[in-house]
Amino acid sequence: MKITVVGAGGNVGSTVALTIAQRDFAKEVIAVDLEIKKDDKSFFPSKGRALDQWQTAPVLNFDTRVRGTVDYEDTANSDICVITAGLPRKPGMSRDDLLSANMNIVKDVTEKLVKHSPDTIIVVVSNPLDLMTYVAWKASGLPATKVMGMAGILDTARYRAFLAEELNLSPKDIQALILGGHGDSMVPMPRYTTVSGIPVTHFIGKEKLDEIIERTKKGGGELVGLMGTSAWYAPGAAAAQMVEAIALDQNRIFPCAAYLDGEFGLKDLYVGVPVRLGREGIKEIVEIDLNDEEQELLNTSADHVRQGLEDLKRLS
Ligand SMILES: NC(=O)C1=CN([C@@H]2O[C@H](COP(=O)(O)OP(=O)(O)OC[C@H]3O[C@@H](n4cnc5c(N)ncnc54)[C@H](O)[C@@H]3O)[C@@H](O)[C@H]2O)C=CC1
Ligand SMILES: O=C([O-])CC(=O)C(=O)O
Repeated sequence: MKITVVGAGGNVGSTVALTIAQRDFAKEVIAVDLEIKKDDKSFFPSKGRALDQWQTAPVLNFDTRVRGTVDYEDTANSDICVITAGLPRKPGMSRDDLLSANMNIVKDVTEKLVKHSPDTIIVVVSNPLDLMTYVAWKASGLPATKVMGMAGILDTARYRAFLAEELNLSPKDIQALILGGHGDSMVPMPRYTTVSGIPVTHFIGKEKLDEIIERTKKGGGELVGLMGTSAWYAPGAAAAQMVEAIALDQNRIFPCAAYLDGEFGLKDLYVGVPVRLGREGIKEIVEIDLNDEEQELLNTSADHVRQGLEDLKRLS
């Protein structure tokens, strides 16, 4: 199993690469980034971080070989490619503000990846997530089932972590679902939130749950405010979890940005929905029942993504 991570000289990409290596299910991880020229010197962050990561193997006990490169020929015949290349937001920015900068990067990177790995599966992380996944799908020429975006695992992880803290329960026991675009209009689903099978509403009142839902929706922004750039540990771990589910054909159900062609009443856009992930990519979109309020919130979130697609088409 060969896995490529592009943007691996940066925060999220290097975390994805290291998490995959530590899980020890892949033969090799190819870490790609740009050559950076500064003060007449050349730096190779992907090579440096990969070398540092590989040197953790004897301590952390894994065999996955991590190799850094700036050359896409080294990525040839990758089974799975993760795209984290692009700018992160700074305080005061929305994810959508990254559109014009990142759309060309994601398109360019995708074309280079697919040239050397024509049958690969692509997991997009770059923001704005739902739009960048659409860009990668179009640029790749791959079936939509083989191109997907990571956001829902991260958003539900934040929601689950906030609930675990509030309820003084193990985060392992909290299961949850978030639908919609990866933005402030995402749709956490209290009706599909449980603690070891028990509805979360058994443990928490409406007011406190609503507070946690609001914090979750703005979870990315909270971290940008604290750090001056966006998060990477949880995003990196979440993307690695998708890669593992695909690589090991685990048939796990996760919320991921998937291409919808009528499911949930939505068409021709990528948005977060529950999917079954395995070796062929998205094996199934799990079309759960939504009540009127949930469907309305999902439609509003999808409208936001659709507006972004209009902007994308205008800028292309
Ligand atoms: N989907 C999600 O839930 C999340 C998405 N993100 C997004 O992930 C992206 C990366 O974030 P960070 O790692 O924090 O940023 P970063 O700045 O630390 O790393 C980005 C890397 O991409 C590289 N890069 C830029 N253009 C490239 C190109 N053409 N080819 C190869 N590499 C290129 C840069 O050299 C840099 O090393 C951002 O767009 C951010 O908004 C971040 C967290 C969560
Ligand atoms: O907030 C950001 O810009 C990065 C991101 O998508 C997240 O951490 O959820």
